Amino acid sequence: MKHYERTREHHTSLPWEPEESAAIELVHFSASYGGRSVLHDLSFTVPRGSIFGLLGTNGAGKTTTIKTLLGFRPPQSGVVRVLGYEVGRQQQAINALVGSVSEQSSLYDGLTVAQLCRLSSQLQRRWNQPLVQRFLDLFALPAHARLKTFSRGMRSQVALCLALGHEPELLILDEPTAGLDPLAHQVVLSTLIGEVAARGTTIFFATQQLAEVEAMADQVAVLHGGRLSLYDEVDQLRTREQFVRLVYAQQPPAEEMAYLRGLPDVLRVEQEGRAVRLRMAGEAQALVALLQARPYALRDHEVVAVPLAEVLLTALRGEGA
Ligand SMILES: Nc1ncnc2c1ncn2[C@@H]1O[C@H](COP(=O)(O)OP(=O)(O)OP(=O)(O)O)[C@@H](O)[C@H]1O
Repeated sequence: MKHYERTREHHTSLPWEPEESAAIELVHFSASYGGRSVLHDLSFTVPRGSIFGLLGTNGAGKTTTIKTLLGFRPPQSGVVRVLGYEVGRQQQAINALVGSVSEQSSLYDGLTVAQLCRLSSQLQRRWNQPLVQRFLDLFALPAHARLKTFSRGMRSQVALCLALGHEPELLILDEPTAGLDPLAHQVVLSTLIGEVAARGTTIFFATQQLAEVEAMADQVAVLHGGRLSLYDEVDQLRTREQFVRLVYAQQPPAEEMAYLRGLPDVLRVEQEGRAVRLRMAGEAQALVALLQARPYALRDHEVVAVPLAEVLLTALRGEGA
């Protein structure tokens, strides 16, 4: 039986039904600094076993969310639960089950990697040194060099190896590939997907990189100005929106353009002479059939899925559909 199942405290008067399958649950969570509100009413769920990307531009609120999950900042309002425990109130239980790499990671410059491993093993309830060594070898990190001789990217790799040492149920990473060269970046991504997630560990990572979400995540939440502008499964997002290119026999009149703009699933309309490009949510065939029955003859049409990167960029701009 897992540790958290043995030690779970039961609450009789929760304001909502906790999701047993959730690794992380945010319910109407808001945060502020000195009275300035920076995260507004966030609600989303990270399923156990998923790789979940939290995407946002500079200052969107990613680190503040992660600080809250790690127990460094209490939520101003709402409830935040990690592996079924409430942050702040049951933080010890959370800390025993979560590994993290964030700006809070305290790395000791004067110590060697081997000394850091010994120290970490004493602080943790359990420690899998062969596993840590395997990851250190994967990153080709020298065990007997002092941390102060390491680059920023190497330090991130050490922090990741140490975070994995106590075999966490959940790994929380704040920009896990920041400062890494393209080769190290690739090793970290393939390690996280191929080794860590494959062991059943839930991975929650904050990033500014679209490509990282595309390569790693199976779920994504996008923050814009401290608000949730998108939250969905990545596979859903790959097919969720379509570009429809219509070529009319003659330039469509203003009346037809107004009709297109008024259609419920149509998100954007651009016209250039006889050609019209629609961006729409959902499946396009029914819409095309509808337009073919209109009095304005269509010469041609083409449907392509809106690329995932474009869907994410739209959400980053706060223009979520
Ligand atoms: N210690 C602090 N005191 C006051 N305001 C803060 C503090 N830390 C962050 N903020 C503000 O909170 C907002 C969210 O910041 P946060 O660091 O969470 O964003 P982020 O998405 O992680 O950004 P980045 O990608 O640039 O690291 C920003 O407006 C920032 O100015």
